[in-house]
Amino acid sequence: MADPWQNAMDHAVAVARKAGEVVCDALRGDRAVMTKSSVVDLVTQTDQKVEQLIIQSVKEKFPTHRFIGEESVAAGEPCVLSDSPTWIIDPIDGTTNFVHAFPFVAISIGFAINKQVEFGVVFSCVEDKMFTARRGKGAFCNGEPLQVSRQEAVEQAMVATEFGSDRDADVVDKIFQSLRNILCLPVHGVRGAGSAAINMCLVASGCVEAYYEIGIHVWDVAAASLIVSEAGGVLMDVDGGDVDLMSRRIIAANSKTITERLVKAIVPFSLPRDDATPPKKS
Ligand SMILES: O=P(O)(O)O[C@H]1[C@H](O)[C@@H](O)[C@H](O)[C@H](O)[C@@H]1O
Ligand SMILES: [Mg+2]
Ligand SMILES: [Mg+2]
Repeated sequence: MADPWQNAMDHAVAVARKAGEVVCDALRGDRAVMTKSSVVDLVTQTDQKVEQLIIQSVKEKFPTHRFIGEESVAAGEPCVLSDSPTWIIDPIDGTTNFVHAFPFVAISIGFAINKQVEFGVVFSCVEDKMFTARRGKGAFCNGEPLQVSRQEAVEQAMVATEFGSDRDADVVDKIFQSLRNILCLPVHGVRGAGSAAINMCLVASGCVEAYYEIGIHVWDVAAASLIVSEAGGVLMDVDGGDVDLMSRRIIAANSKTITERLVKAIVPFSLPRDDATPPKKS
């Protein structure tokens, strides 16, 4: 049977590529920085412009579909995942990298129906890597199939994580405690690309065994969550429970064995859920 969402996925790939051109052009020019929830939570006009470009182009083709976009939510739109077809957009995942021209930035577009991600597209535009996954049909990078690493010994694993944009001393202490516990397992190394979506695509590609972070948002991880699971990976909450894309916490790994070792090492804490904040606009 023909895939009813092939058209939508093709559109997501095309618009992600177009958005990537805008981001790469902007990387060569001036990037005026503004702040959102804190002085280290950055946003630029390019984030806003790219999100509008994606939403407008999807609306023209799929006028009844809904959206959760990082910059729209920052502007007061609701962050609600209903059963309706919903596009979950991060126009630039890795804005801090973008501001510093650190060359790992991605356009992330997930598409969910009945609260389940049906396809995911992550375009790492400086690397020119287009990661895609369709539920039940595998994950790919530039058309080549992806497979997570088969390494099950945590002592021989590479783990990715980020420090996030919360500078509250108690939060930073917990982040460092987790990092210390993981380094002392020991693991081969800890890395961070500066983009949740790219870190998760590194898991899907078999370059790192796991990625975890507390503080991410649904738009950071929706698309890449499917890319990881379609590449054979595992998604879990940092406390070992089921992953919940609105909970701001995730482990994405190659195996249950490594995930469970990390669960024991991570100091979990909770943040307000993405779907808990009432919209500023009616
Ligand atoms: O705000 P953008 O879209 O750049 O996304 C976030 C990253 O993806 C996180 O992993 C990372 O830790 C940061 O929180 C960063 O803000
Ligand atoms: Mg992001
Ligand atoms: Mg972003």
